[in-house]
Amino acid sequence: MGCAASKGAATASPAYEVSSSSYNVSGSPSAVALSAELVLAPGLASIWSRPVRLEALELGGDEDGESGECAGKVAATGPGARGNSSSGTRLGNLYRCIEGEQVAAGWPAWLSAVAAEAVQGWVPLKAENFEKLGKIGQGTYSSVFQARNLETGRLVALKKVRFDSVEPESVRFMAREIQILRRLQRHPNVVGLEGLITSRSSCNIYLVFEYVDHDLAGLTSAPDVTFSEPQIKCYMRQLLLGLEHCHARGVMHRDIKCANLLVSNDGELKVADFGLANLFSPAAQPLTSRVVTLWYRPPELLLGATAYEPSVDLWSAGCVFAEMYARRPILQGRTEVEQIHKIFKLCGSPPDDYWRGASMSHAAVFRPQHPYESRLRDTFRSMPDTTFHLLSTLLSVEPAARGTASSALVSEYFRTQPYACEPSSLPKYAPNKEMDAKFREDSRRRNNSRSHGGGEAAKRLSKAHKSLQDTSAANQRHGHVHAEESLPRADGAARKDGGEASMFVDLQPAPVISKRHDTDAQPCARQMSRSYQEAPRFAEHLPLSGPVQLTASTGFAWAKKPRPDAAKTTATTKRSCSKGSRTNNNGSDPARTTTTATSYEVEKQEMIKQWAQVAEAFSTSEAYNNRFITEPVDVKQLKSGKKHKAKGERVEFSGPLLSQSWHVDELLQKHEQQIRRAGRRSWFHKGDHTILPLLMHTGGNFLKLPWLILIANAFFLTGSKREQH
Ligand SMILES: Nc1ncnc2c1ncn2[C@@H]1O[C@H](COP(=O)(O)OP(=O)(O)OP(=O)(O)O)[C@@H](O)[C@H]1O
Repeated sequence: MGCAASKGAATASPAYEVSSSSYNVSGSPSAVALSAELVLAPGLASIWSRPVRLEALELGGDEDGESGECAGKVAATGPGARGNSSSGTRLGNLYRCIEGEQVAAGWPAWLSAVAAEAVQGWVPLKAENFEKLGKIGQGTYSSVFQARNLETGRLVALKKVRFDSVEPESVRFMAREIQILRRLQRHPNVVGLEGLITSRSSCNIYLVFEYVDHDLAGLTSAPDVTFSEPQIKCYMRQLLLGLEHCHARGVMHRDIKCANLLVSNDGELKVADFGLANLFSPAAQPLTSRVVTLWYRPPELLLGATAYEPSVDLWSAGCVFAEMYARRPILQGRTEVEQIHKIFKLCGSPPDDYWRGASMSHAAVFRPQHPYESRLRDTFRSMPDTTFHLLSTLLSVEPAARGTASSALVSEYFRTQPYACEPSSLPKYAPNKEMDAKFREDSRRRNNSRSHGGGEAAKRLSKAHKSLQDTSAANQRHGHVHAEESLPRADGAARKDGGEASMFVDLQPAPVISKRHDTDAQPCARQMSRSYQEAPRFAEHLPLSGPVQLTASTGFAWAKKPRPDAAKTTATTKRSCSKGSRTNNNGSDPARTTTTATSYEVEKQEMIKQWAQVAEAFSTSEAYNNRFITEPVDVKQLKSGKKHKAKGERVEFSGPLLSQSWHVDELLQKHEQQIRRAGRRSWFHKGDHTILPLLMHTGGNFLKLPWLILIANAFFLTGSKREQH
């Protein structure tokens, strides 16, 4: 057994081969085999060999860390005690020892205690090696920042995931994203995870990703970005390649949407955000149906399916495909009820036998009284046949009809002209993200409400605007200009966006934005693209940095010569290692130590193999998952700085509605009524804030009261009108 560092510096080789053939709809590769490969893959070590050396030195690893303190501990409680102790105790001890090893390496105890497998073989990166530049993304579960690695100069994205470090389920849920990302490294169409920043004393963790300039949500909604057919084909091809890779590795993404598809300046599309991803296998335990952002959620999940396959991602891919033509999400339901209704109206309702065989909890509730015909062709009426064929396949209400990512990749669509362009030939855009899109949407609303005289709403939005501008300014300081600085172009004429692509679509017209901004925007946009070209592109020409990747057989290199601050290791470490340390210091028989350390290694490998059965571990996270309903992020709420809400808390009415056995039409009617009522309530509420202080201000002067009542009425009437609007 040698030092982790020395092993880490093995010859470079790709971590994974992309295998497209191993996935088919009915079967999936063995999760166990895949996971074992994940944890043990020696190739990974080589990719990040440089930091391995650095970190291992700092942590006091030595070349022959064979007789580490924990090895002694195993000698005492592991194999040596084999005859007397139950295998459960032995495993427990072993687990604690690995845990101790990880804590000594710098991982916090709360993480090692419940999700040691997620960080096995890695060493945390240090916060002080990164300079935070500005916020670039805000998700429901996380905030994403742009940062610079001070050692390499490379830009990275730091994702700070929200979780509760004292709640094991919450930690496991967060760790699942890490584990799945590690399983999927390294593929050109999957975002690269470069490491994790945390420390023993920290309750936080940052996922360090390669920095990618754009996401598809930002690009599709940018007024000055147009997509040509070859370009859409190029993005679709890359999305399907990324999905093919995930599915071949046994992973369903379960949150495919434009905001989670990053696009690099070299035109590479990368699937990101594996926070809701999970493994699939035929014998899997029931899965939660409360995944996938509502607008991209397939019908079977809306109907409550708990046994489903990667075809859920293909539905979402279909939504993304259509969105690239339509330039906005095509199915924008506000609740699950409305979402399924919109799906049936666009894609048609499924045939009778679908409902007969369905084992979906809400199927009876959602089954429409009258079948709906598909309107997909009318909606995308001028779309070429081959394009439409792929779109309608992906947007099949029946999951089995969607095919697979591999079958989509060999469809006629990709074999007919115009062919997909090369990623490198794609235009270079100004940085453009979902956040920019939200900003544009906010300013559009702000302008709308200004023109409607809505004072309060406008004030709230301008607060949000200001916070975004602060971030934007920070980005600009670092040579990056936010697209949000280009005000929306957007009257009908100016927005000839989409060019040939958008004319296929017959959806509702895009909201019109005041012409005043159009004139403002032009010089601003020009300036933006100029400064962007001038801005340095840090990501290129710089060496790859990476997390500290250690081989599975790390031994006790860290434990033997702990860093000075390692003296303060947690109780767990002390518990695990103190005995062993005594054994060694007392000069125990080296031969015996070597034997026991070897058996420790054998047992540890066994343990790691067990970890490989992540599917089982993930099923608990699945229950945790169930607490969330994924809905489009309420950006106002997030910006208001309130404690984050679980996805979907906005959907006030879907819960109670689902529990009653009404048919969909009645449900929709009821639902509409509730929304109207809520709207009215909120107006009364606003009235309270505005009118009551006024009333109090009269100081009981009842002569003024009739006037106030008149004002209140006028106010309420304006509110009702706006609500109708
Ligand atoms: N590697 C990256 N490089 C650049 N930007 C990124 C990167 N990763 C994420 N982002 C930005 O941050 C946003 C949010 O990230 P992500 O989707 O991973 O978080 P999340 O909390 O899971 O979001 P959501 O709740 O919307 O699914 C993305 O839409 C993207 O704009």
